[in-house]
Amino acid sequence: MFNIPFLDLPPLRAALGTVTLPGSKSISNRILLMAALAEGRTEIHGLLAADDTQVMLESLRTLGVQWTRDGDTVTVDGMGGRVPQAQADLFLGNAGTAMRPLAAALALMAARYGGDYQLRGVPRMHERPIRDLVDALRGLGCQVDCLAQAGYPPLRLTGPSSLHLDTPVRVRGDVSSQFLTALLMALPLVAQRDVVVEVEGELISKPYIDITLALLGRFGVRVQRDGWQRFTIPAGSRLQSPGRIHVEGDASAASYFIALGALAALGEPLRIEGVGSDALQGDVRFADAAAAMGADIRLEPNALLVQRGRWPLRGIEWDCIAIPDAAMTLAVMALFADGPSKLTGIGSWRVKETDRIAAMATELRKLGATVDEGPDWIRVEPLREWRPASIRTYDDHRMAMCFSLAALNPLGGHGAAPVRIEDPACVAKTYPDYFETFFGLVQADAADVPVICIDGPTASGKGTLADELAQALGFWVLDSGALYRATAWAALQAGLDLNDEAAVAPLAATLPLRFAGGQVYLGEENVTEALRQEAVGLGASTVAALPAVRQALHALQLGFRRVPGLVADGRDMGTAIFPDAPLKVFLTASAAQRAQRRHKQLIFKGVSANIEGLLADLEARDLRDKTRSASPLKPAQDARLLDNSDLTIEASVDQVLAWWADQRPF
Ligand SMILES: Nc1ncnc2c1ncn2[C@@H]1O[C@H](COP(=O)(O)OP(=O)(O)O)[C@@H](O)[C@H]1O
Ligand SMILES: Nc1ccn([C@H]2C[C@H](O)[C@@H](COP(=O)(O)OP(=O)(O)O)O2)c(=O)n1
Repeated sequence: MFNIPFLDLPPLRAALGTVTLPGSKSISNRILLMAALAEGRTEIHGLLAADDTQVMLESLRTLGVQWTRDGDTVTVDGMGGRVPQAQADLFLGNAGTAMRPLAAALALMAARYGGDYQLRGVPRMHERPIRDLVDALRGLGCQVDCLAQAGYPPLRLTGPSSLHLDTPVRVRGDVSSQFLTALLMALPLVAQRDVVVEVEGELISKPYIDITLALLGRFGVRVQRDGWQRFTIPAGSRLQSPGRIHVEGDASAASYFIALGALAALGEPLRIEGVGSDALQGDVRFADAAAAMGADIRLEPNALLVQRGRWPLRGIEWDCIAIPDAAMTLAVMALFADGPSKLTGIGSWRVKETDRIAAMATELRKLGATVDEGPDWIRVEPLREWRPASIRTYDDHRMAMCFSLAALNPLGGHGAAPVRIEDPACVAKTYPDYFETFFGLVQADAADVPVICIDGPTASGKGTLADELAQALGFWVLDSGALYRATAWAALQAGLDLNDEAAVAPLAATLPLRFAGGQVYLGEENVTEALRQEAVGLGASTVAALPAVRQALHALQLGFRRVPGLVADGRDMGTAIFPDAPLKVFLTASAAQRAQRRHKQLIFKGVSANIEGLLADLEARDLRDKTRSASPLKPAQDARLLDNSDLTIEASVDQVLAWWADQRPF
């Protein structure tokens, strides 16, 4: 996950590949709660691993429910209708799918068996209304206190108290369907007699109720439904574990990839696995809206294949009442259309993680779009002249994910503008690996992918600086020295003369080199430590003087220039490999300082060394690197010089980040 202040996406031009969706958030949390309330043990496969499910799992543990995790399988021992802990204080972050159903279940259990539970969350959670659920629970006879403001969390649920199950429970359906879901999941706990729930007002997000009913069915509870107004939980209903259950892929998350396919899968379709024609989730209906805009979509039972159909996309007017979450993606797709698009039925956006209508309008305008909004609609004009924009995400995962699509702007007219996503880690709510997955599918012109070059002599701190910069910006790193070191090491292993160009170059051309998890592998062998030896560094300097070796490693290095960007560390990054890099730094420090740093580094690793010897080696290496004829070590003409003899690592990093910030258009 990119846990950094912002992530810059370069302009993107195409998409290709297969994505396996993470488990659905709504299904994961429903199943977790039902499994916890039920009798018996439930093995849940494909559970989403993200903030909102973590919040639910931790709450269940606090309540005394036992569970174990093995990869994406979680096994829950059901409590069989009664919470082990009679008292608990639960922190539920910003997870609506945990707050509402837990409130209902714990309120009923406190009423029936006695108890004292407090439910709280982040400040935004305390601004999300829950009055309709509170009213319904009080109507049932539960004791519910709103601890701060009436109608909002935090809540305190106490008991015992007597429940009135003989009259229908009334709940409003026009603010959030999660209130009805919460009641439907909790009421089987007290269904000694038929319990009837009546919905007041037009029920929104009906497909989510379908999911709830289908999952209750899997747990042995058959709710009778009369239209969307009246639901009966039959007397004697009890939640019973189905044994094993599989969480389907997240259909709302699928929307980003459906859009990506529609915009940028040019030759063959993007394959999206985890949802398809068999899906329970209403958000798969997003595919209809995308198809209406011109996407070419094929459905398999558990997969979607999407590629560009009509182009530009068609502007649409669409009632999004059934696809509230995925609909946000349509607002960004609308930028690529041939006419305006109007999305209606999105009043619920106003009470989500943030006021999504206001947030969407504000951020689309930053890109240059003309946007109108009303209480429950938004109208977006297509965009011809794209502006680079820094997109605020309002602690809302969906804002971050859908605005990643704006980076495809070269496809939509006069674009090729980078897009900055602020606080990209907000995707952790439902899709921690979203950006990694996205980057694995998209393609950019190499010239559009930014590279920061860090060249300089040995032990000047290039590797350290490169790693820190890459970390701060979410970029890849190329340690080009490792390629020369690996060549030297392989040549030494093979008993070759390091000056034998004809023998060493073919070795460089076919190096089975692999970087993974901060380690370097040659074939199956982990050579990370071996390559760091001083003798190998000297050998690297020798083979690096051979033009045929440099030539052999050229293409390999270019291959590291991948979305979202690269920090390249070496001797000739700015002069020979990435001459068009937008920022080149030539890093130096006095020879005495560098010898001391290397000495410290070696002593720290437990390798004995003496400073005079290191200084002599380092000066000899510098001389050879500077005076060779092939790509000698020297600053590129447009390089910034940074002498860090008297700078801390932090100060060097800050300096380069400041130079980088100056270059960016945001
Ligand atoms: N600005 C700095 N001030 C002090 N020590 C530094 C600085 N930059 C790097 N170092 C230290 O110097 C040593 C060599 O740095 P390294 O990044 O391996 O250099 P290079 O990649 O240029 O050979 C490391 O132990 C590192 O922590
Ligand atoms: N881009 C590069 C990177 C390294 N080299 C050569 C020259 C260096 O002395 C060796 C070893 O490089 P490396 O960056 O690993 O060495 P230091 O960490 O700076 O000691 O490889 C090069 O010629 N071109």
